Amino acid sequence: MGRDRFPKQSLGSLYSRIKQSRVLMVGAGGIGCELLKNLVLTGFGEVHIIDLDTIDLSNLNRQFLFRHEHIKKSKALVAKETAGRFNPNVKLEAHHANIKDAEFTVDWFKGFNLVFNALDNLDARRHVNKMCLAAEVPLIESGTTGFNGQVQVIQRGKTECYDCTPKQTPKSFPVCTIRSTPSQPIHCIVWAKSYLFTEIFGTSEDDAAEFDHSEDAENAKEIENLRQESQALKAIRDSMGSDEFPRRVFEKVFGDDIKRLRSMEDMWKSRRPPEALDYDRVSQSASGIDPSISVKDQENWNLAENFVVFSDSLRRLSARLRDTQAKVSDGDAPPILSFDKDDVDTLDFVTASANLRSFIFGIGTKSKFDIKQMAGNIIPAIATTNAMTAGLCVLQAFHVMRGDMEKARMVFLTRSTERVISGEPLHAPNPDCPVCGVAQSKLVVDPTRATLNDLVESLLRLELGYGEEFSVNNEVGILYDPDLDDNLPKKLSDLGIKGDSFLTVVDEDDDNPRVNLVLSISEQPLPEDSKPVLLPEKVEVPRKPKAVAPAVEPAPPVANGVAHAPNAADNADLKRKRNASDIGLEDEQIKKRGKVAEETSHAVEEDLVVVEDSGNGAIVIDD
Ligand SMILES: Nc1ncnc2c1ncn2[C@@H]1O[C@H](COP(=O)(O)OP(=O)(O)OP(=O)(O)O)[C@@H](O)[C@H]1O
Ligand SMILES: [Zn+2]
Repeated sequence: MGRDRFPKQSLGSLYSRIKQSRVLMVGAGGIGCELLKNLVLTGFGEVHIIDLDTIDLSNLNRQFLFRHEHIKKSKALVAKETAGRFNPNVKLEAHHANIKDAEFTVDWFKGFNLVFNALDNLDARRHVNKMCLAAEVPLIESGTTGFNGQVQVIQRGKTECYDCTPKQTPKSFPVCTIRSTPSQPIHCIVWAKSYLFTEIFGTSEDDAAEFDHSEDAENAKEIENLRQESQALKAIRDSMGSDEFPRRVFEKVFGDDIKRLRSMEDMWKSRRPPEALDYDRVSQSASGIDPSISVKDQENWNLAENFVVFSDSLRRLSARLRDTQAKVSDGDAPPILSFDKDDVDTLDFVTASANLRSFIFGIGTKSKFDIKQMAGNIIPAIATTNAMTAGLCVLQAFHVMRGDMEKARMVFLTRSTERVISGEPLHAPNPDCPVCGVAQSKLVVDPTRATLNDLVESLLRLELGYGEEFSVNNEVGILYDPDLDDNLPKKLSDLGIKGDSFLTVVDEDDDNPRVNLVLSISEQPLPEDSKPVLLPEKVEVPRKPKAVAPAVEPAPPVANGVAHAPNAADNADLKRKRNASDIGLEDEQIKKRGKVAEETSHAVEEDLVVVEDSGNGAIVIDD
């Protein structure tokens, strides 16, 4: 029986189109493995797989294309190898790379009929969204968190794009709650991970992304005290490796700092005051306890046990940092350690430190297992949710391949007793979206000749009819506006504008301005007798709609890029699942004053304010 028989029977004429199609799958993790299997078995002609990561032991429970012997190998390459055997008629191509790498240009995206996102972070999702809009390739976006999943079909000009609705970002905490007045285990965990750990083994407190500095001004005096405390801790850090080091750290953070806090009587009028710990007393009670207690990760350790794990993990980490320091050569940045939920030493340290602080503030302690989930901000990934979501991606892909966008849906997967899968029609693009509510065009520039003046005067003013008031921006900031003409004589290449850079032209005319124009740059030598910048196709830049656009629905909270199903009340516990790279990428943005700068080609839109999630999920914060 032919391999094609059943897909042919169920898909009819669509099958030959699928067989001839070339698709891209970004991310070969939980959803990606399931999706690749579906794409290959359905018979998509050519599938490109891209993933930057290697296989980890913790992936094996659900990423079924990978086996133990594949650990540390490229996800993209192994996924290709394994899935290739399911259907030899499909051509597979693997890229072990970051989708944001410069080689994956708009033209490269144009080579696909369809793109699937199977990613785990906003940054990469936004990038693919932008590239697919520029390349005019339809995108099937997907994400899961625990039992919840979502699939969104995105097509330029026809549907909302990924950035048409603002996305919620990870939680940050007021500094004073974490440093002075914790009331929940999570506050102590964040203190241990983002303050104590980073002060001793990493960079300074100011760099911790989980701190929200927006209330600092109201607590200026306490903030100053806290700064001095951090400075004093830095001085202790210099004695790392000495026998006295654990005692000095302990006495400082669990003794002296607590006594100072307690002396601020106003702070404790309506709260239980903290009780400092005495090093000698606690260490005496801990004599005879073996540090191997730390393997009991489901138990709540008592004070003495936490003390033992604290001292032992501090010793292990100090030795590790000093070893690394000994290996660095002059001129290298000083080495640091970073918290990683899967790194036992760092997890032991954070668990014990958080629990010791919980004893001080009379807060319940947590097991190492629980703290791993909380500090890693983890919601367990569920293989079945990934599998169902990947199936829904392919069903939506069929509508897109048929050109039947009327039938395409935004699909939600929820743990509901009524309907597990629900869908809603796709929304029209948000006219105010900073990413897709714009005109887009390619701009060919001759890198040896093109200046900013060529773009501003001969192309924008003369050819497209822009008036006096407009600005030209790149991702870094403003390159030109009527008050900033210094850059006009400079070559675009000297201004850092290269192939696949994006420029945004913002019309600032008071009267009937145009929508923003996003230009994606393509470098190529042009004949001497032609202009050094040109638009390969005619561009219409429509005027902004006059009436205020219909109010956008409130921002759907996002979990791992998944918005809530509008009808799923019990869905309120969605939380973002983050991995280390994810935290790095997004927290960079949160650092900006507790706000999130929109990651778009449009550099001048206002920042989005972080909406705080008050769900009842893995981490509950009451503010
Ligand atoms: N910029 C990027 N370019 C290419 N691949 C990416 C990029 N960002 C993330 N990915 C990949 O997307 C995949 C997402 O899969 P998934 O959500 O299952 O995460 P995971 O890292 O495999 O598992 P977990 O986070 O649960 O430990 C990962 O394999 C990750 O490497
Ligand atoms: Zn949009």
